[in-house]
Amino acid sequence: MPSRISDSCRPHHSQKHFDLNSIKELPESHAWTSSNDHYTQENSCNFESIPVIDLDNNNNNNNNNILDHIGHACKKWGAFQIINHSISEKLLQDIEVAGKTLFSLPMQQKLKAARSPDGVTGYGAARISSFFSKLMWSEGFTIVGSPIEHARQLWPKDYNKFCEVIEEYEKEMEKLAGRLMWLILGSLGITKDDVKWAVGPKGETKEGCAALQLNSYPACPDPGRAMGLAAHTDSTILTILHQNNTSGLQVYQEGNGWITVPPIPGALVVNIGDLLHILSNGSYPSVLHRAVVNRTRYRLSVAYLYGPPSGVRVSPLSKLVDHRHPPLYRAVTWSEYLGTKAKYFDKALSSVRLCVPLNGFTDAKDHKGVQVG
Ligand SMILES: C=C1C[C@]23C[C@@]1(O)CC[C@H]2[C@@]12CCC[C@@](C)(C(=O)O1)[C@H]2[C@@H]3C(=O)O
Ligand SMILES: O=C(O)CCC(=O)C(=O)O
Ligand SMILES: [Fe+2]
Repeated sequence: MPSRISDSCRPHHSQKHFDLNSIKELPESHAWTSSNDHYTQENSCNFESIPVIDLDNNNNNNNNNILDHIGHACKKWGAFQIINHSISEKLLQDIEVAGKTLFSLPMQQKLKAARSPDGVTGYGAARISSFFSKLMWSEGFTIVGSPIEHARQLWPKDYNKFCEVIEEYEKEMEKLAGRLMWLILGSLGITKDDVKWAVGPKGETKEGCAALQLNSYPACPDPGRAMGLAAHTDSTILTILHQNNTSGLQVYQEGNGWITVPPIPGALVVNIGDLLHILSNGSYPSVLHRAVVNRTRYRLSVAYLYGPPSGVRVSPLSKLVDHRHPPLYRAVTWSEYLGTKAKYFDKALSSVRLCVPLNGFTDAKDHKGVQVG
């Protein structure tokens, strides 16, 4: 698969590797308080969560109905769950087993596949850790394309099963991500004719670039003071997330605060990323989200981070731009934007913004009152 995601990430501050599974008391290094990193753990009491959308046309009156649902979800929440998405339960189970098998290896073994300081793939702490003074209660493993090199380091004799599952998952997710991208763009009145870079000579959707992120959140002795994965937006067009049966993902909604996304067996979560924010000229803002942890339960999530093909410069779609709606962002490739994100983190989107309106309007992304870095 064509996957050139540049190695443009900011190097990590050096960090001891904690075996989170064996820690009985939250270390100071992992204790988040309101005085560092503007941390807020309080949840609002919400009865509403992100919409659940059935992708099976037969269960909806017509395709327009799905487009309306999707459009509403993207505008109001920046995220939604999908059911009847065509990813088999077996594959979802297999990827969970593959993730659990990986993270339950001894630390020494996992470190054989450690992500290099300026690299993208492999085992390590969340990449955004360098923006925070406290450490997160999680471990991650990033895969781009074939996982074989790292899998060989982890299981020298027995890496095939892991690779097969990952590759099957990537293949199925690629198809689903393309379909979702067209549905989301369709809800804005955009067709294949409007996005030349996404369409091949036979009218097929061009393969995008993607990364697969496995996230592991061990049970935590003091979850109220810990953070699984700090608040961020994804630098993607969209992200498809599978979470095991333990809740932890929360999305931020202006006026309502942090809203938990409850795991629904078999459902997948779709998040709008920064590149769709740019493509839609701000109509579909990327969603601020985070993962909190749990005292008794282990949590695993698998994020498929989907972006445009390598080298494509993404900018606000011309159909969404006119004299009353000038382009708000300059053109960027995914690799360039990832570099910007690695440097500016939550200010990345503003840093590629073209015109700042006279009324001092801030980016939807600046999420007034929620500081993330
Ligand atoms: C393609 C990518 C998006 C990502 C950086 C990466 O190179 C691979 C990991 C991705 C991830 C997953 C967890 C949250 C996130 C912000 C991070 O630190 O690593 C995202 C990155 C992103 O979307 O910017
Ligand atoms: O674990 C989760 O629910 C969130 C993961 C996430 O946001 C990511 O991998 O980008
Ligand atoms: Fe994310």
